Amino acid sequence: MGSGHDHYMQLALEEALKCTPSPTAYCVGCVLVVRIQPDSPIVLSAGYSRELPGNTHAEANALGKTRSLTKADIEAFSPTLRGYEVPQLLRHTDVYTTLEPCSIRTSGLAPCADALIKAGAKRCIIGANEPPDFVNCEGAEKLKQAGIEVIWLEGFEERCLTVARRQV
Ligand SMILES: Nc1nc(O)c(N)c(N[C@@H]2O[C@H](COP(=O)(O)O)[C@@H](O)[C@H]2O)n1
Repeated sequence: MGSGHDHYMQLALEEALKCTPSPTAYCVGCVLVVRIQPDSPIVLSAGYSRELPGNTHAEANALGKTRSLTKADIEAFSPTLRGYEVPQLLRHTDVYTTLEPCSIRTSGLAPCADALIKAGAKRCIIGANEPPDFVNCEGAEKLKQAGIEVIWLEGFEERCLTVARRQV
């Protein structure tokens, strides 16, 4: 059985396509996948840039949606998740994001890399590194230093960047 990374990155790309384009920001998609049982991954939530009100980022939106899950929501995903609370789930969660999580925000809001570290995410699978169009992003390095495994997924870079920069 493969890692399934391509499938979940494809879902993240579909999230990114839901973004309202902006000339001053990227269109990013994110999917959170919990692997309590490694062979039975479960999608906890997904998010995209500016989905929630304000200048919100994909990763933060997906995290926020996971934090809103009730015990009943969690059990409805699978009986194997019965009894798990969100903070525990997040420590077994893989983050699929079409663009490297931000380490600095021009708005001064909290960076996504910090939020993922605080949540204790297990791995971060990234479709493309952030080009230096807006800021010098060091999100992947920050995650690695905090002990989060970073996987640069091959074969997605061009698609992720095209979607990130789209203007229509
Ligand atoms: N990883 C990621 N996810 C998103 O949803 C994003 N919109 C971005 N954009 C990056 O965030 C920084 C800009 O910060 P502000 O939103 O202006 O505060 C900059 O690094 C963008 O490229 N990244």
